[in-house]
Amino acid sequence: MVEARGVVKRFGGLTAVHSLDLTLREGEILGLIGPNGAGKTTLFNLLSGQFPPDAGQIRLLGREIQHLPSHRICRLGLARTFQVPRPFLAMTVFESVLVGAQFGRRVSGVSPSDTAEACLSLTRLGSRREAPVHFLNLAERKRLDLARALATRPRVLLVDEVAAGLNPTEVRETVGILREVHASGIGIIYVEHVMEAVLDISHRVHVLDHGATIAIGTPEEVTRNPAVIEAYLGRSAGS
Ligand SMILES: Nc1ncnc2c1ncn2[C@@H]1O[C@H](COP(=O)(O)OP(=O)(O)OP(=O)(O)O)[C@@H](O)[C@H]1O
Repeated sequence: MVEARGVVKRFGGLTAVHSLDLTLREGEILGLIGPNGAGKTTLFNLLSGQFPPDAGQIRLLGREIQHLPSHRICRLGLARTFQVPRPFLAMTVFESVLVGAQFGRRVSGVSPSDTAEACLSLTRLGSRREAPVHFLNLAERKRLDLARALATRPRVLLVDEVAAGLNPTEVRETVGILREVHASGIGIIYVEHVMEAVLDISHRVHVLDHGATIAIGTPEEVTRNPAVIEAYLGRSAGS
């Protein structure tokens, strides 16, 4: 569904992403992990068109997108959530999701309002639909960010740290929602530091360190990989 080949991104003298290859297979949940500064968010910014790569090719559903702006990429079927959700605080929850539904891919016979309602229901925010966004707690804001991205009717969803800062019950609920999203046919690339969430739900895990791939495999394979233990799990276990 997504194919990145030889992707490079530099910020001045720093190469944040080094000639990276990444594949999201049809209907897959791909975990994307790595220590702080590994390049995960930069890669999401490249895939979603926040800025173009300095080199390399990115394909979404077979089409080259590396030079398209984010609104075009969104309409082609790729949506993302943000590490720090940025909803419109003055709007109600429903209005905020409706903006996503009006902005995204249109499907004949389904109104933006119906789409927004379905996304609120999926993210367990139906009872909060009339609440102003600034009334929501962190877990609800994270779910709202997910609802807004889903309202654009993506085929591929980039999820950035939706479990960060949540308690174990909220993490389980979020993982349950992501499973439902996946069951509806959406491919997911999931960046997460909360290991129990990302290892639980991912079919494969792609591990980055210093902007380069250090391992790709099943959750079991990558957690046994010495390079991963050294670069990431070892450091977080020790910290
Ligand atoms: N806009 C920017 N300008 C300059 N440097 C940047 C910019 N964005 C990211 N970087 C640098 O690129 C590298 C990769 O950062 P990135 O945020 O992609 O890592 P990450 O894996 O998402 O980290 P984290 O897990 O902490 O979110 C870091 O060294 C970071 O300081």
